[in-house]
Amino acid sequence: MTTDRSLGGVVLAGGYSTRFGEADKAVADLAGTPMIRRAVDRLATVADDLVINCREDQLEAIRSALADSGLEPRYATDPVPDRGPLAGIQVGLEAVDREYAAVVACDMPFVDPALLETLHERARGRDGAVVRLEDGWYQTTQAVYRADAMARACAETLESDDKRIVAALERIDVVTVSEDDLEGVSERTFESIDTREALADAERRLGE
Ligand SMILES: Nc1nc2c(ncn2[C@@H]2O[C@H](COP(=O)(O)OP(=O)(O)OP(=O)(O)O)[C@@H](O)[C@H]2O)c(=O)[nH]1
Ligand SMILES: [Mg+2]
Repeated sequence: MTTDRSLGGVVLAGGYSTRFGEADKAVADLAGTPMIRRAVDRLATVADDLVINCREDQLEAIRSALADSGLEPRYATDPVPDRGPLAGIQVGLEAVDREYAAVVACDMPFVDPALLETLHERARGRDGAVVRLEDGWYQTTQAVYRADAMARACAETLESDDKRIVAALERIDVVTVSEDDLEGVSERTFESIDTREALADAERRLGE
């Protein structure tokens, strides 16, 4: 039995990594460890029900990237591929067996578990907690949501004319957390590795 306050986790990996070239960035090696493995390992320190969202054709490579991790995530594959991150969030959250879940993109290997704990705390009694950056951008792929409410909002948004992720946020009672409010959280938490150059840069800095 787990308590109500335990957090689920969703790792989004169903994208086509087009900016990354011919390979899937989810399983790309970053200093000896696949990117998704880094994100999952960090998420596992604060979440106890882990779901990986990806496409059927990624399963084998992702399973092998997570082999011997001691973790046994469940897999929720997209019934229709290429419907965007919002569809991935929906599929992942529908599979989660917890009231709240942290959602993290597979290309965010430096995600700070302390941020996810803070967001989980802020989300209490609400439908989620999302960081809003100074430029107005919402960090929707490193956020905590009430699983059923956000899954429903994603489904409704995908059926509507305005399919932006922020349109899904507008459908739920989400707490917005400002960047200034993130004292003690790693500055690299939101770094996403979209290109080969970004991967090389991250690898260089890990070696420093
Ligand atoms: N399930 C699902 N997830 C997606 C989809 N598109 C993006 N994602 C995920 O959402 C997160 C953020 O997306 P992006 O950084 O744009 O990743 P991407 O789309 O694979 O890469 P680009 O093709 O370079 O944009 C990543 O974790 C992706 O795996 C999609 O169509 N379906
Ligand atoms: Mg994309």
